[in-house]
Amino acid sequence: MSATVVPLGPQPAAPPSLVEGPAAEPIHLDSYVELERTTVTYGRTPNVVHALAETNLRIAKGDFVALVGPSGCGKSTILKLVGGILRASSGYVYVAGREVEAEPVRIGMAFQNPTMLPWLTIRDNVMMPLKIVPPFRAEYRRKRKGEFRDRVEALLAQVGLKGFGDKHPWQLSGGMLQRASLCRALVHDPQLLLLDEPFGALDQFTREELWSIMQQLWITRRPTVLLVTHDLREAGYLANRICVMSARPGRIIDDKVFEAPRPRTLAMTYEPDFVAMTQRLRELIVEARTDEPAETTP
Ligand SMILES: Nc1ncnc2c1ncn2[C@@H]1O[C@H](COP(=O)(O)OP(=O)(O)OP(=O)(O)O)[C@@H](O)[C@H]1O
Repeated sequence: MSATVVPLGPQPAAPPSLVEGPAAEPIHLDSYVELERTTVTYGRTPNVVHALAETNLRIAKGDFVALVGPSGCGKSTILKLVGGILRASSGYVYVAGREVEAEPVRIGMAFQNPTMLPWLTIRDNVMMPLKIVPPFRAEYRRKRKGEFRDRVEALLAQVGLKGFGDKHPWQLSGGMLQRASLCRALVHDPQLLLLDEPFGALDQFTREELWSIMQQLWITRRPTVLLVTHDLREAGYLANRICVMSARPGRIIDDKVFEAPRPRTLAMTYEPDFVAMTQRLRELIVEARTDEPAETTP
């Protein structure tokens, strides 16, 4: 994910479908996350980048959706929109029934680079969202040595990091740091989990181990998850629905539910149905890449 975000273009007016309701009552209830005719353009003339073409996407509460597609097609851009980090150039983004950010939603995020604060222990890094995010932050001082500490220890144990809470980030391997990063993304019980290639930098064995941990965490906590990945096996192992994007400016060109029983196993990913599914996704992406427009879009 790029760090700098420069959205361009007029900010959308209030959507016609959004009628003001009582403050606590969500009014766009069809789905938990929704993109409606959303576009994103970065930069300013003459360096304009049309990242996202008009895109519609609906995600039900508690679902696990994977976004796949050619490099640079706008996957992370969608994640940023849903996380409220980036505003749409046109169209609308709804989360929990309201325009994004209008409704306080606890969001957990994990990226390819875990970016832990080096001067803090793993425990304190994982505890960070409890210090920042309401309603936890009001109780942080009182509970950080008791209830919150127990919560972190339980999560660390669940991902195989029991006993590592006192270590500093530099004392852990890449795979261990990514486990800790998943704990940090989940410690405040997020309703929405945004994952941007969180296992991308890991070796295959560690990655597969973390798929299993991620699946278990989703089964027990059921947050709504949006996962960006280049790994089609990973998408199939973890997600209930896989959306394929076109080359930039991206839009969703294929959107299929992938029904396989839970918990899924690695062995399942070598079964003929699974292999056929990933092969189909691969073909769609190869096709999308060859349809890629010229570097500068008008
Ligand atoms: N802040 C920015 N300013 C200008 N262009 C940007 C910015 N952020 C992203 N882009 C461009 O927008 C397009 C979409 O970027 P995005 O990061 O969403 O793609 P992606 O599908 O996640 O890519 P990848 O799979 O390679 O991580 C890319 O061409 C990228 O170079």
